Amino acid sequence: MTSSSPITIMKMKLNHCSPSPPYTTAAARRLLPPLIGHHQIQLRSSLGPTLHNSPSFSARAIIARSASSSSSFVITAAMASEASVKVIDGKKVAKDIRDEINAEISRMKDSIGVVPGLAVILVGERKDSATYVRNKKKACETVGIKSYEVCLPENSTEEEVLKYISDFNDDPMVHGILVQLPLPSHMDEQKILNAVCIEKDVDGFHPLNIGRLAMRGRETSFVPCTPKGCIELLHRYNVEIKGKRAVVIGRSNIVGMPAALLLQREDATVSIVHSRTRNPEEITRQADIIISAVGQPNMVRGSWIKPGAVIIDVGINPVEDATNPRGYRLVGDVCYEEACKVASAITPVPGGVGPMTIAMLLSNTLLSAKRIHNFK
Ligand SMILES: Nc1nc2c(c(=O)[nH]1)N[C@@H](CN(C=O)c1ccc(C(=O)N[C@@H](CCC(=O)O)C(=O)O)cc1)CN2
Repeated sequence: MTSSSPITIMKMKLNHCSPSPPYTTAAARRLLPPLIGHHQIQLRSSLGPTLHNSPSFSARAIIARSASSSSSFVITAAMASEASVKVIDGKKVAKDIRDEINAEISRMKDSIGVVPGLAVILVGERKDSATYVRNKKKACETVGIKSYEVCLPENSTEEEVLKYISDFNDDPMVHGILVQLPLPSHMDEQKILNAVCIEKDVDGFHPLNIGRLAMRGRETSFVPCTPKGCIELLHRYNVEIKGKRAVVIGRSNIVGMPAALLLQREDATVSIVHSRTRNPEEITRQADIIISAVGQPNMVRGSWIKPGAVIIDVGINPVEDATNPRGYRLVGDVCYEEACKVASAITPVPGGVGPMTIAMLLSNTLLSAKRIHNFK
């Protein structure tokens, strides 16, 4: 998840996708580091596969120049007026998944008397991390998972964290362990994540779990929650992945890289756009499916999007907003207003991928308890 700290709220005009720095394409190049509502989303469905080039529409075409872009792109009048983008409702899907998990946990408890347990370790005083941990605890309560929480001060040592991990590794009541990221800078993240035993690695961050994801023919163990949530949204909205072109923007270990691996496992043809990619806009425009996870507010403009593409926006970026009681609001990596005019489906921010991250954590914890107790 590309969630910046609210401390680093971007200064941005209220007019959504303002082209002011750092939202220019040049800056972007530097910075790029079961069925819902019976809607079948066909890629390019609302616009038709050849609409973009169709002579019957070209006469009505208007040329719109992206404020951030040097290249022009064509929005047909049909797109502007007729395109009805489907909003992929992550909040609703997450709720459905929690209900399914709740039912499954009741079945397990009734048959073998086991209650899944999740241990969460939080180090430091980051407000956003504390909120995520609190939300994870609440979500556990709603589905019947027992949560164990350890909150350590910022100046804790690696050894203290490792000791808790070791205790949870040995505790039969605990089926899943997660260490909330980011960790304080004095800690070796790799060393700490490697200490979680792979059978309880419900975050899926252990290199052995990532390795399995990358290898053809290997069954995955635990899939990292945010990318798993992205794919789950595509499945539940019946978006076909097989044979489609997908672009993942960002190559982080916790979202971009595993998302690309997952799409590849689903037989998409995958490109990864990153901080050293030349012409990110041109490459992204070829995609039927875009997953963006860079943490740059509104970086992906309408001109980056192929008509009819499906967009999964992982970015959760706070931008200054004096009209909001919090003083900021959250926006994605994708300029929502522009994207809605071109895409066939899109996740909103907030309410898209974010809630799915926690739903997938619950799903992985249930999966772990089932595996450990051989419960089918
Ligand atoms: N150990 C981990 N650390 C982190 C992970 C992770 O998967 N495992 N991901 C992120 C943070 N994260 C969960 O930990 C997370 C981020 C955002 C949301 C969410 O529901 N966001 C809401 C908006 C919330 C708001 O209003 O502030 C949304 O998008 O609708 C859930 C979980 C980094 N660390």
